[in-house]
Amino acid sequence: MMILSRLLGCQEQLGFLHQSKEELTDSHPVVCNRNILVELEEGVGVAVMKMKSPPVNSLSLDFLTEFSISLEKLENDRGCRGVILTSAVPKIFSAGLDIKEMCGKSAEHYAEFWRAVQEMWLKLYKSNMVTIAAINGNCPAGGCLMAVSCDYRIMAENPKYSIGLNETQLGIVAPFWFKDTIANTIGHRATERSLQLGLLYSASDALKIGIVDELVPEEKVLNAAAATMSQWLAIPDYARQISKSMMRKPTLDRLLTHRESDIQNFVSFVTKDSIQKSLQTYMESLKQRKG
Ligand SMILES: CCCCC/C=C\C/C=C\C=C\CC(=O)SCCNC(=O)CCNC(=O)[C@H](O)C(C)(C)COP(=O)(O)OP(=O)(O)OC[C@H]1O[C@@H](n2cnc3c(N)ncnc32)[C@H](O)[C@@H]1OP(=O)(O)O
Repeated sequence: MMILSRLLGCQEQLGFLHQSKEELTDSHPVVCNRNILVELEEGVGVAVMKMKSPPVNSLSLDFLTEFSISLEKLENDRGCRGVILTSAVPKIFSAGLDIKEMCGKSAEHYAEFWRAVQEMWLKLYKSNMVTIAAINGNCPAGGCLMAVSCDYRIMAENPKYSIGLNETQLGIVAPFWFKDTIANTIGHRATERSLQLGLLYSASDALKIGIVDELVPEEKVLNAAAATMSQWLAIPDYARQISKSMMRKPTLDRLLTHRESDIQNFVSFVTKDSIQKSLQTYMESLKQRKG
């Protein structure tokens, strides 16, 4: 019930009611949501989802709810066959889960938050559409999870940007489905090293290890994503979708089977004093780094 009311509440915030005439053209209907801009190019059947939640596109409960609703709308739109996921915030793809959602809140809040994280991943990982991440900035932790849940990743070749699952550096543990998703991308051994050490890879190392598929100059990331999209869309949908599902279903089923216990694990993990302390210390270190 709480989730339903949040979804309904969010649908109003989503701004479907606030679209101006300038934002709606025949060829590029744009939906300006609070955290995500969705632009559907109808003739081509491709939507661009631009995350725009400054300063760092952190994945808050509101953001995740909006993301899942937006993706579901595209999924149900027969005119949309592909999605390019990118960022409208300079230098940042996404800073991952919003740490503020995991600090000093109630057990009920943590459970609701974690369900929204699961939902985002389930929707993205099982999408029937072709999904391409156009990674135009830093991409740690939950940001990396989003990217590796797509079918293909193109990253800006900027030495300042990094990508990876750095959870252990915060004193927390990537859950099994984060681990499965990255292992499906880079293999078991590379995942073991990557997860234990909480490695963040430079763009060039990310290409070498296979977290990303291609590097291009920053200003070409979106064009390169569009070019790759047209190659993938040249394959008949039905055959491609069944192949995707064959590869991903066991991983999806594992979370679906253990969804409630995964939420309980998260809540009991994150409510530990030691974990709260680690997260608070990490947040403070982020603030101090600035100064
Ligand atoms: C055994 C059982 C296991 C069960 C499972 C249990 C647990 C699993 C739990 C959790 C899994 C979590 C996955 C995650 O995603 S955790 C999030 C990890 N993210 C990070 O480590 C990234 C942190 N951020 C950065 O490194 C930098 O901010 C970044 C490189 C992205 C950008 O740098 P920049 O210099 O541009 O910006 P900053 O000045 O650092 O930040 C601006 C502003 O934003 C705040 N902020 C940054 N990241 C986050 C975040 N993830 N959440 C919330 N807030 C964030 C930062 O503090 C600054 O705020 P302010 O000082 O301006 O107020």
